[in-house]
Amino acid sequence: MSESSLCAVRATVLLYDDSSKRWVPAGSDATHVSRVQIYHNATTNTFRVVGRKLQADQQVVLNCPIVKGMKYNQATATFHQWRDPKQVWGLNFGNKEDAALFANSMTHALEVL
Ligand SMILES: CC(=O)N[C@@H](Cc1ccccc1Cl)C(=O)N1CC[C@@H]2C=C[C@H]3CC[C@@H](C(=O)N4CC[C@@H]5C=C[C@H]6CC[C@@H](C(=O)O)N6C(=O)[C@H]54)N3C(=O)[C@H]21
Repeated sequence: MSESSLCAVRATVLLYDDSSKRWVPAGSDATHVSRVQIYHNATTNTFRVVGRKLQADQQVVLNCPIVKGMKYNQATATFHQWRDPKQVWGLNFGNKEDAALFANSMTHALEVL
């Protein structure tokens, strides 16, 4: 399946844990920073967000389709979040520029879906 990457930024991938009412880092261990990308499959015109840990094993900690009509909430200049059927994902960006770059690609995807 041919997919092209629309953007790649560093961010901490978080999940909101309803039971403990806390944001928890996605993936297994403490080091949080991941490379987060938005991939586009031109054949099916679908998009997804993929996050891989930056450290050696490149654990996939986020792999979420971008669904038409999804609400992308820019809670702050460096923290954005969205809901999927099961959970709420949060991205804590290192800086406003990366956040804006990612939001740009996400907004584009949501516009063309
Ligand atoms: C209608 C609806 O679903 N509403 C959602 C949002 C939404 C709207 C529209 C479409 C999709 C979505 Cl997703 C919703 O309200 N949700 C989603 C779950 C989230 C949980 C907690 C409370 C606590 C307060 C707020 C929060 O998270 N906020 C404030 C900025 C703040 C910034 C950084 C992140 C970093 C980790 C944590 C922290 O600082 O320690 N943190 C924060 O603490 C961050 N909030 C939310 O934000 C809550």
